[in-house]
Amino acid sequence: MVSVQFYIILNEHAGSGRAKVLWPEIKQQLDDAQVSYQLAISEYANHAILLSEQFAKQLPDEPHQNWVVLAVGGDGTLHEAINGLTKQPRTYPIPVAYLPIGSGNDFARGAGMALKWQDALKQVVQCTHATDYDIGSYDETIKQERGVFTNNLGIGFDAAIISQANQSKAKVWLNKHHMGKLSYLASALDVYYNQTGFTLTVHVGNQRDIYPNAFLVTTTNHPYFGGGVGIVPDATIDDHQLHLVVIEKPNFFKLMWLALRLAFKRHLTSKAVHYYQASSVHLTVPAIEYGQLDGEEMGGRFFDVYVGLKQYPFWFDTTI
Ligand SMILES: Nc1ncnc2c1ncn2[C@@H]1O[C@H](COP(=O)(O)OP(=O)(O)OP(=O)(O)O)[C@@H](O)[C@H]1O
Repeated sequence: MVSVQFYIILNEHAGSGRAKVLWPEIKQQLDDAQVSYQLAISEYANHAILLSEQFAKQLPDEPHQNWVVLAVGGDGTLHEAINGLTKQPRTYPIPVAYLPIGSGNDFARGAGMALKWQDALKQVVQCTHATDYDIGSYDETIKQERGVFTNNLGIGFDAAIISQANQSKAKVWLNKHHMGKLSYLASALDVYYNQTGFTLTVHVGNQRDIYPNAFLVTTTNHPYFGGGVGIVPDATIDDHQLHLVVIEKPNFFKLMWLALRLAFKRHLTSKAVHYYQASSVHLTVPAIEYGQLDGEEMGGRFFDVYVGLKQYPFWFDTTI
């Protein structure tokens, strides 16, 4: 059995504070299993990027390191941890693990990890080898921002919903009472009425498609966004493909029809839905639209973004 040590990055705010409540139990399980670890607490939004970056900087870039960075929180915490880890390229990247105790936990769903944290913890601590999985990479040339994502990069509807829900005080209350999805539903209706279609250009290989009335533009690495919504049901984190879904603004009845088809995983064949599979895509949006990365807000902005694929070592075993 390989003996690894974990550098744990804990976001006590994940799951609207659920992570803080659960931590003593998680710690107990780690101690019972005699797991060796060092704990770092995320003190503010984006702190986990700095923590993992600093951790990587002080660890020599040599083979046979036995450290794993374990993000304890939601998709946002994993997003920050892996972005810190990938800031400086390494010959021997430090594997990343994840304990899903956020609100959406889409990466855990997409990767086939257990959603019950006790089981997910076993999948991490009993894992004996790192496995390379796909992650997305992006290079946004207007604001000159680049990084990686484990789940998706979205422009338009999904991103506007996240932004709206994050501003809503009701979200915290609903999350606490395990009804977080309701806050997204309320925001979705609000955004639907307020968001107009926008112009999008998609470049894939030699193909160039222009959509004058784009509404939802999501590039995803696995099926899920928005806390378990299966936007590309057949995507997997080891298919070496990016999956791009473009939906043109539907009227209200069409929206309801699409939602129904989505529930039955039949939406990708709808006329209003355009689906691409590729190893890289280039998207341009010459209007101010919201963006989201793994459920984190990118803000309102123009987009000229190159999206690609990379591989990164993960430390969990879904067969456990
Ligand atoms: N100390 C902190 N204070 C306030 N916010 C923090 C702190 N540490 C991290 N954050 C922020 O908390 C936010 C939510 O984290 P995260 O996404 O992990 O949980 P979640 O939103 O509940 O889960 P999910 O993304 O899976 O729905 C992130 O945007 C992160 O930047």
